[in-house]
Amino acid sequence: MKHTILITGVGKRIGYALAKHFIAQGHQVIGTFRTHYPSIDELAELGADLYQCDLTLTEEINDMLQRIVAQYSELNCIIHNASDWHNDKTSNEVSSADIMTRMMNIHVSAPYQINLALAPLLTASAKQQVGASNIIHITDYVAEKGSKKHIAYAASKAGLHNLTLSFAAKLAPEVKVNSIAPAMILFNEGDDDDYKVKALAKAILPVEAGNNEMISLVDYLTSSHYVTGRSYAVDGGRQLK
Ligand SMILES: NC(=O)C1=CN([C@@H]2O[C@H](COP(=O)(O)OP(=O)(O)OC[C@H]3O[C@@H](n4cnc5c(N)ncnc54)[C@H](OP(=O)(O)O)[C@@H]3O)[C@@H](O)[C@H]2O)C=CC1
Ligand SMILES: Nc1nc2c(c(=O)[nH]1)N=C([C@H](O)[C@@H](O)CO)CN2
Repeated sequence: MKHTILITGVGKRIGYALAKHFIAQGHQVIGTFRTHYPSIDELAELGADLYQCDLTLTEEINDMLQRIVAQYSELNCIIHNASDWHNDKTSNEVSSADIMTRMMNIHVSAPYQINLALAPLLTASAKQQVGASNIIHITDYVAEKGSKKHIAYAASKAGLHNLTLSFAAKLAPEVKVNSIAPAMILFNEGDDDDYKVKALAKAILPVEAGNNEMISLVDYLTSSHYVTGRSYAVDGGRQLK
């Protein structure tokens, strides 16, 4: 059955890999992006419906949501992937308050607004299909552990998981809501060897997991009929180190 799936942050890396995966499976992908990379044109060519939206700006979120609600009569899944991995370093231009506001806006406020606006579509679609609709919040291992260098980021990801608990209770049984809490999935360009050695050493499975770890878990959660309100760690056993 062809599903309609909204993914935030499809321009690169995990969001882009998820979009390509679902397009290849024959589903309709709705993707949000901030920066217009060549990948956006590629996804459009493949049939994705793309919305440029800075998820820290309420007016852009509202405009995108109005367009989606006007255009779509069904929605089967939302994956909140978009994220800004901001550290706590302040500057003359950026205060600690600015950092916390930015982290909460993209990781908590935007998913909150999107879920509330699109919940009726998810719920109605569940009644037309076998199984529930799904929301997946991509959080982070540090949501449960904290982080010395990304305090605001970690707190916002903890808030994002709390949305999982609230929306799972609110939207059941038509909509399942779960978190995925990754750790070392993909290095960033510019990560030097010293950083990579230290990052890998944090887990008892010292590997860069790769996009397929995320794709496989998303496929499991969206095919489940009995999992909701939970967080699934993809972290190489970091908690045992
Ligand atoms: N990569 C990893 O090892 C880990 C990833 N995660 C989580 O997995 C998810 C995907 O990770 P990854 O692919 O590495 O993420 P990236 O940081 O590489 O990309 C995140 C995406 O979010 C978009 N984005 C950032 N800020 C905004 C904004 N204000 N408005 C709209 N879009 C925005 C980016 O757009 P743009 O290109 O314009 O910046 C980008 O497309 C994230 O939620 C992340 O926190 C958690 C732990 C580990
Ligand atoms: N939005 C992002 N969040 C995170 C990223 C990233 O690249 N973008 N990367 C990490 C690290 O891989 C970290 O998990 C290594 O320990 C965390 N979050």
